[in-house]
Amino acid sequence: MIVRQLSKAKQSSRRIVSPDGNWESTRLLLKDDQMGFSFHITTIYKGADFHMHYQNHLESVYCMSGRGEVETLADGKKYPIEPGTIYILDQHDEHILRAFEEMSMACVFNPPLSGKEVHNSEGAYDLDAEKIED
Ligand SMILES: CC(=O)NCC[C@H](N)C(=O)O
Repeated sequence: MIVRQLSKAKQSSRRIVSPDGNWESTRLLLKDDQMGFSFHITTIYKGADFHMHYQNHLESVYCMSGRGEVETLADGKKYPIEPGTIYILDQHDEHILRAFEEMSMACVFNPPLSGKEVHNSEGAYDLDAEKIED
């Protein structure tokens, strides 16, 4: 069994701060753990308004606190996000995420992230990203 603490992980290389200033993510479970998915606790900073398109991954995002919205670009639909909302990008959906307040999210990725991924120019994560050194 593997046991980790968020407070401890936040003080390690598991915490990634996005260079675009929109979010930070502490990656509690990664590819090397061989579970077939990765699990992250992500903070989306207040006022963030940014594009993502996970062409290489499926992602589920559960809101634990804060408020915002997600817009799917294919149809222009906007979905409110509040505590208890989960959005599931089952179609590799191109989307925009907006945080009206700071939001705390639990995120699951399949395939799992290696550790150091940040968004490329298309809003995706590359499949050959560097792994973290614990
Ligand atoms: C909700 C979302 O996709 N935020 C970007 C960060 C991502 N959750 C991650 O942990 O890499």
